Amino acid sequence: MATLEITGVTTRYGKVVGVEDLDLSVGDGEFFVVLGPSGAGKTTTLKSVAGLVDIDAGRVAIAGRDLTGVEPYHRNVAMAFESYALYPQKTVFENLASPLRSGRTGSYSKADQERRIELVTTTLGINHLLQRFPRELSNGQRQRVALGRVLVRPADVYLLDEPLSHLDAKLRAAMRAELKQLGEESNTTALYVTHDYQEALDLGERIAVLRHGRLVQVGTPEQIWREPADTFVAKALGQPEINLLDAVVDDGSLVGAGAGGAVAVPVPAGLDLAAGERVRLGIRPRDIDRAGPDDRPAPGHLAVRGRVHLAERLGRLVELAVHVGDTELIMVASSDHAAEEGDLVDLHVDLADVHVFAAGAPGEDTPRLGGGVPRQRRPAEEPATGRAR
Ligand SMILES: Nc1ncnc2c1ncn2[C@@H]1O[C@H](COP(=O)(O)OP(=O)(O)OP(=O)(O)O)[C@@H](O)[C@H]1O
Repeated sequence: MATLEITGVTTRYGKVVGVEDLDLSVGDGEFFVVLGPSGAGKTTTLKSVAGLVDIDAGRVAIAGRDLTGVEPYHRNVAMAFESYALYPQKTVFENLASPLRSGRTGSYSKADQERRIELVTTTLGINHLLQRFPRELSNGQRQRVALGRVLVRPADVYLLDEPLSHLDAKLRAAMRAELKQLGEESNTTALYVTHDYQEALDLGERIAVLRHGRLVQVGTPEQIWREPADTFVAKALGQPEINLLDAVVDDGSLVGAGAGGAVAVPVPAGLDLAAGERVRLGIRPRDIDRAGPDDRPAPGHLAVRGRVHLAERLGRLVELAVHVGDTELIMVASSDHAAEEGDLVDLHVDLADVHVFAAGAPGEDTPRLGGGVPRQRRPAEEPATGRAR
């Protein structure tokens, strides 16, 4: 295992930018996730480390060794792509053993080979398939065997490109837990690419968010979730997307949702905003609770009233679109708290879950100004004066 340093890396394909001026520093044994939408530069980041593309500027170093000019074969990285090749004429066991027999990373006794294969196949839940041929496997099993082929070989850094993409939701969740355990047990340095925010939050010790080839934010899952650098990161995390409401500073409050000010929250501590200044409030759908008609909001909570105009059932949950003032809030409720279209509903939100971003045009991403930080971490407790109208 080893550290990985990516410093000022720019990789272009002709005129198209893959990644630009990218800086990432991955610790020894760290499980580091790269998150971003399609085309953000995730795969290019991995290929730049593996030496599979020529970088135009910057440098990559593993364990302090500058890899400029080092052939992929000599970088001691193991890379797993979304689509994998297995030897069709070899059994699963032989497929897994072949990377250990190539001599590329030293020689392994038969007992060593078996021990490594046992560890990886148990983790990936494929040890009952060892004597089968690839043609006798499902796509998901094949993907797990191919991932096993990568993980079985000792490497300084593992580069994993959406390795769970072909698995169904249940297996993905199970595999995430197993991969996490494998990472923790074997102290693996891994750069793991995904466009799935849930996977990133579950797996990453830290997460880097990319957009258009540029780094937007690096942080722990907690930091990225609580203090997203801008509305792009906030929208990338969470499904349905975070609600964004225009608001204006008025007498120590951020007032939004129309002339009546149906949503009004105290300016979060530490935020210096002038009266009349425009901002955007961010409230995640899952942070909005449906309250009973007689429930008073708990201290430090915002209360708003609105009318349901759409209710869509999603299994045990219901997604509600609620008109509040002149705006719409999307929320997710359990079916027990579901409401019908046309119902008047009372909603409570912990003020600690209200994010504040700079104002911007519709569709424009703007930076975070404050908010979204749990009360115990805030410098001073602000008064709980969310207004209900
Ligand atoms: N071989 C190539 N030739 C030309 N342009 C490329 C090539 N590979 C990638 N690109 C471009 O580089 C940019 C980054 O692509 P990259 O594959 O790194 O994104 P990604 O985040 O991995 O996307 P996805 O999630 O769709 O795999 C995109 O604009 C893409 O079109």
